[in-house]
Amino acid sequence: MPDSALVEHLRRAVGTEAVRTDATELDARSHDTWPVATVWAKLGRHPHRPDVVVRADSVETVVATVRTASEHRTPVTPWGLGSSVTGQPLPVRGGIVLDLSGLVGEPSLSEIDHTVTAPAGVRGSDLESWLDRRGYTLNHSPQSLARSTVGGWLATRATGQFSSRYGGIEDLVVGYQVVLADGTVAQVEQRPRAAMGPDLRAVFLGSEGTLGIITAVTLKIFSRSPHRSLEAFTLPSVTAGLTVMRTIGQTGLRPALVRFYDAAEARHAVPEGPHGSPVLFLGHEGIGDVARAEHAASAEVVLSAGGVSLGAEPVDAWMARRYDFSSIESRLAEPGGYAETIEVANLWSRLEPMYHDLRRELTPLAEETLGHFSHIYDQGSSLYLILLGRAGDDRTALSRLEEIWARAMKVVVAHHGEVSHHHGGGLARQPWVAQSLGGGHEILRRIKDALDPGHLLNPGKLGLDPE
Ligand SMILES: Cc1cc2nc3c(=O)[nH]c(=O)nc-3n(C[C@H](O)[C@H](O)[C@H](O)COP(=O)(O)OP(=O)(O)OC[C@H]3O[C@@H](n4cnc5c(N)ncnc54)[C@H](O)[C@@H]3O)c2cc1C
Repeated sequence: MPDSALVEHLRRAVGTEAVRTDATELDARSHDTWPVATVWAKLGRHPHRPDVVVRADSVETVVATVRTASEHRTPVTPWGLGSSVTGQPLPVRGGIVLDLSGLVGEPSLSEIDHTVTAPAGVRGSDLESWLDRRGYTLNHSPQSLARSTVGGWLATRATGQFSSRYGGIEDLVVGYQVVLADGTVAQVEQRPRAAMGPDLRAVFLGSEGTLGIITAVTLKIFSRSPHRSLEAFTLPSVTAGLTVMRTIGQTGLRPALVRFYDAAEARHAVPEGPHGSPVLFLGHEGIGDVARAEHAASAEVVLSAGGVSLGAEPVDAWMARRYDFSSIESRLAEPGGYAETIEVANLWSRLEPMYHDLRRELTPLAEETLGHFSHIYDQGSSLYLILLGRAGDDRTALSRLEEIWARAMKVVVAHHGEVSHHHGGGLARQPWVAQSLGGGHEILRRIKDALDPGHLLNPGKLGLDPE
C-alpha cells in the first residue's frame, strides 16, 4: 500500500493529475525491457513495484518531487522510456518512479555553434526528425532511437551504430542541466573545452539515475553527410576480421559503420548468403571525394586479409531494418522462449580469446549463440552476443537467463574485460559492479555519499547501497 501521507504531499506539491497510484501504472513500472523482467511479467511477478508514479512535465515538478521524497525519506527512481535492457529503472526499494517522458518541448538550435538543446524527456527519434527537417543529424543512432529519451542516453552512457566515427554520447554531449537529490538545479557544460577543474560532465554520464536527475541536454549536431559508401565483405575467419578492424582503426581511418559478424550471426545479417563465413559491413561518409578515398583505403585492408566483396546490397538492407528488435521480442513472447543480448568490450590483445571462451561457455545454454563486433577504438572493440533459446516453461527460461548472465560475466572478468560496453549495470550486472570498477568504485561511493547522502536516488544500483 502506498504511504497515504506521501501521496497527499506529492499531490499538493506537483498537482493531482501528475500523481498515479493505479495498479496498471504501478505494474507497468515494475518491468523495463530487460528479458529477465519480461519473463517475470509472463510469470505474473512484479518483484520491483513502485508505490507511486509521478509524471513530470517541468523542472519544477522534478524539484518538488525530490524535495517531497527527501522529507519522507522515500526512494526516487527516474524513468525515461524504460528501454533499458538491464533493469536500470526498476524501483527495487519501491517508493516513487519519476517518469520523465513528459518533460518535452521545442528544442533550440544554434546553427553557429552546431548544438541543439532539448528537454530530457524528448524521444530520440523525435529530436532526430526535428533536426532532419533542418538539414542536421545527431549522428547518435542507438538501435532504440525511437524507444529512448535523450536524458536516458546520458544516464546510461549510451552509444550508437555510427560510434566508430562520431563517438558515444560522452563525445556528443556539450552540457546538461541536472537536479540533485536536495532539489538543487545545476548546469554542467564546457564551451567548448575548459581546463579549470575536472570535466564534471562525466560525473552523471552512466550514473543510471543514482546521482541526479537530468532535465535538459545540449548535444553536438552535424550537417547531413553529402555522401555515404557502403560495402559488405566475407572474411575467412574471426582472426582475419578482428585484424582488419584493428588495422583500419589504428591507421586513422574513421569508418562510420564497422560491424563484423561471426559466421553464426552472418546467416541472419546476410540471409541470402553465402553462408559459413564471417561478414564485415563497412561504411564511410562525409564529403564525397574524402569518403570515397577513405573507403578505398579501408577496402584495401579488407581485401589484403582475404576479404571478398558482396557489394552494397547487404548493408543497404541492414540500414533499412537496423531498428528492428523483433527477433528478440518474438522469441520472448513464446511460452518458454528466451532471448538475451550481452555487450562487453576488451582490448584488442584479449578480445579474441574472450570471444572464444564466451562462445564455449554460452553455447550449451541456447539454441543459437550469435556474435558481432561493432564499435571500434584504437585500443579495442565491443563484442555483442545474442542468445536465443526455448525451454520447457517460463520458469526454466528464467533460470537459463540467470545462468547465461552468471557465466558470461565470469568469463569477461577472467579476461579483464569491460562487463558492459553500453547497456550498463542495472540489476543484470549488480553482482559484478564493484569488481569491474575496481578502485574506481570507492570513488563512486564517495561521490554518491556526497551528492545523495540519504541514498534515495535509484537505490540498489551500481553497488552503491550503504553496507
Ligand atoms: C531494442 C533496443 C535496442 C537498444 N539499443 C541500444 C544501443 O544501440 N545503444 C545503447 O547504448 N543502448 C541501447 N539500448 C538500451 C537503452 O535503450 C538505452 O540504455 C537508453 O539510453 C535508455 O533510455 P531510456 O530513456 O529508455 O531510459 P530508461 O530505460 O527509462 O532508464 C535507464 C536508466 O537511466 C535512468 N534515467 C533515465 N532518464 C534519466 C534522466 N533524465 N535523469 C537521470 N536518470 C535517468 C533510469 O533511472 C535508469 O537507471 C537498447 C534497448 C532496446 C530495447
